[in-house]
Amino acid sequence: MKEEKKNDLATLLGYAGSHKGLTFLGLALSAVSMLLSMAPYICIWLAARDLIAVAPDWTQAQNVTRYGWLAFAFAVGGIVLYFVGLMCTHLAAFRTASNIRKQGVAHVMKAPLGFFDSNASGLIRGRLDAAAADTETLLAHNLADIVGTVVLFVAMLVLMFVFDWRMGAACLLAAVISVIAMFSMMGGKNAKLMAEYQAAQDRMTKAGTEYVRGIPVVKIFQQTVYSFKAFQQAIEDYSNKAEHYQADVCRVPQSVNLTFTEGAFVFLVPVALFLAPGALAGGDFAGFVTNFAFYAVFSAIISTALARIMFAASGMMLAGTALGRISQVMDAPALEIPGHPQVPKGNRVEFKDVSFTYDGSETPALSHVSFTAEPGQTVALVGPSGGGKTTAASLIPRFWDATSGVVEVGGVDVTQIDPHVLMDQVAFVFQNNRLFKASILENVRAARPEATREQVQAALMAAQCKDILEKLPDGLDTQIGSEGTYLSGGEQQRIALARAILKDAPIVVLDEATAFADPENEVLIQKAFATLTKGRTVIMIAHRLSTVVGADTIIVLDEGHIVEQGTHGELTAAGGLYARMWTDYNQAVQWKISSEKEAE
Ligand SMILES: Nc1ncnc2c1ncn2[C@@H]1O[C@H](COP(=O)(O)OP(=O)(O)OP(=O)(O)O)[C@@H](O)[C@H]1O
Repeated sequence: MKEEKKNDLATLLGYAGSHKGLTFLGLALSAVSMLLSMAPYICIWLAARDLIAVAPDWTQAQNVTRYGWLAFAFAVGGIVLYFVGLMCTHLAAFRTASNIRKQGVAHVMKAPLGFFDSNASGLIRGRLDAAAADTETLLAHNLADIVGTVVLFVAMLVLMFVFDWRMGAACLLAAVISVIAMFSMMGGKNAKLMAEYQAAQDRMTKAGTEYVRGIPVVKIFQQTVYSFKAFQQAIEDYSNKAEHYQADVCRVPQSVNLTFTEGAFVFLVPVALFLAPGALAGGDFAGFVTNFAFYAVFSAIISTALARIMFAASGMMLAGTALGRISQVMDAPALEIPGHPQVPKGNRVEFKDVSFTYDGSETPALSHVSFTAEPGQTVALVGPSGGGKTTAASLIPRFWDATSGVVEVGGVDVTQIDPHVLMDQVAFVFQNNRLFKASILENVRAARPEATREQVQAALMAAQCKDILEKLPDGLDTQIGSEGTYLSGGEQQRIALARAILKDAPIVVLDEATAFADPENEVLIQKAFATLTKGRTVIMIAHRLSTVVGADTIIVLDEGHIVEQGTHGELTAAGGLYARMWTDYNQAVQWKISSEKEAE
């Protein structure tokens, strides 16, 4: 366990780079400042010794003022060093947090695009932000406090036994009882109760979130009372657990803990009374009284030290949490970059016995898939939902890499092509193509940064976006997502198509789904598709069979296998799965037309 913590910390410090030394300097200064903060107690002891030695003629005590100034100087020196130390740890912590962000982003940039399907960019950013914030708190504050606490604790133990070990032991006894009482609340059968109490707290938080999330549904279905019930139950369960834990578990130990933390001197007085006769007989009663004065004052520091230990323990847990978050980002798979990239010759796309299984899945999404799209040809992927169409299309721009077999572009294995070259060669339009919160111009130009305004305009026209530009207040320069400028799903898809048209790549991979387009948009999208695919090699995921009739080859995928392939005519004649799908499709279209007529 200890070893693990050490490694966590070492790993985190690894991100500090050249600022690592600054962290250590800050920690050292914090340790020295703790030692300095102890020195005033010794000065008090020295002053008390001088005063008692000359009592009752106090004016004879000549060094008392000096000790007073010394105590002041040590206290101020301690505070100054502490602040300088904190400055060092803060500087190092900011750099470390910024390095974590930079390295995290740099690593994520190397991840295959498919990684972002299962890890939304907001989630990745959230993890990086939280890890950086945790690290910042840990390195800037907690670590300095932990080091300071260790030094404070050791120095406290030494000082406790230096002047009179019996009175020191009396002070320590109170501290030990206080710590035992504190741990008794967390250990044994109480640990189970504490876990239950924390679980109830989590349930309450979740129920609260669910309740707030579900408000729209609740309003639609008029179920206010019913939905609130779960949340209310979670609150009641939590409050019962909290009450039980506080009343039955914490009351006694917490009272003991507080009593002995704040009253560390409770054993000191009886011990001093017990020792007084001996000291009197021994002849050094003045020394005895001086020591008593020291321990009476010094016992105040014990509660500070104990409180610090508790905070230090919770601070250490941060290291583990921060590291866990960082590794969630850093464990993202990296896309392998070929050492000696090959240049694709032509625009042929070929799958050679390709199989693919998603991480964590047992059944392959694609099994031994082979097909070819000759330059300029259109290959349509059709089949039942979950058949593997999207997966197959995703392997071409390397969203993922095939588990076995080879995907070739221009006769070269895609994993052997420089990713930038591959991206230049392939344009893809998937259903979830996102638009940025930027102007339409910038959104389209993302495909080709050097494109002129006129070229962007032409691409938008080719993608049938004329009506969109006309209705937007600033035309091409309208910011999407700002001041109520929102585009419908179909409109967004047309902008994404303009982007692909501007890219002018010889190979196009596209998902023709027009699920969220109204009939008007749909006609325009089909026209944009036609422009985009003209004269290019096209791999198209087709959901509506009417669009694949003219395809050069239709690949029918079912449960990851190619069950049939051929032209529309060949497949309908074969009477297999495709023929059945075609019959079903026509019946659905007929049904739709007749129901629309009836409605008229
Ligand atoms: N990111 C993922 N992680 C794990 N399994 C996945 C992932 N994406 C898809 N799958 C699984 O892989 C199989 C093929 O899915 P795929 O999306 O390629 O099918 P599809 O033919 O495109 O389906 P649809 O027509 O519904 O879009 C399915 O069983 C699906 O559950």
